[in-house]
Amino acid sequence: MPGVQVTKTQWLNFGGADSLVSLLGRKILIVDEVDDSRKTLVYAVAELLKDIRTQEIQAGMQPGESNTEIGIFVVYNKEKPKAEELPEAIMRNYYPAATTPDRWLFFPWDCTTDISVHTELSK
Ligand SMILES: O=P(O)(O)OC[C@H]1O[C@H](OP(=O)(O)OP(=O)(O)O)[C@H](O)[C@@H]1O
Ligand SMILES: Nc1nc2[nH]cnc2c(=O)[nH]1
Repeated sequence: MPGVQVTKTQWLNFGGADSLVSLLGRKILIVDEVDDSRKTLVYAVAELLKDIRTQEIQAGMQPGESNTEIGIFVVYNKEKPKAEELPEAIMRNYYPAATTPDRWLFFPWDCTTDISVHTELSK
């Protein structure tokens, strides 16, 4: 059910001791199709920051010392009071392609029938 609770079902193996991918010093862009309550983005940023901190410790650095930057791109940002807020430093790199009123957006992949039915309905 949307807007209730974020559940982590998949994640990239960034933080693990066996990870081959270094996040340190990178500019990382999180991409999502819609920012609604903002809970998903806040959760994703928190998880990513945990991985960055883990790698910093593994590299013998202090937290934040790697100057790794996180940015966000969303196709739609719903203009509404958000349930959760992102850190200011991340909002400086927050890029919505479009801002929309607080309405439910119906994406092609939400379609339960054949995509051609969706195309007809959209005409
Ligand atoms: O700002 P929020 O209120 O958190 O909503 C935004 C999230 O909702 C949608 O995911 P959804 O929960 O439908 O999961 P899914 O994309 O994995 O189906 C969308 O992909 C965003 O990640
Ligand atoms: N499909 C869809 N998923 C969402 N998740 C949060 N808001 C929305 C929305 O407007 N449409």
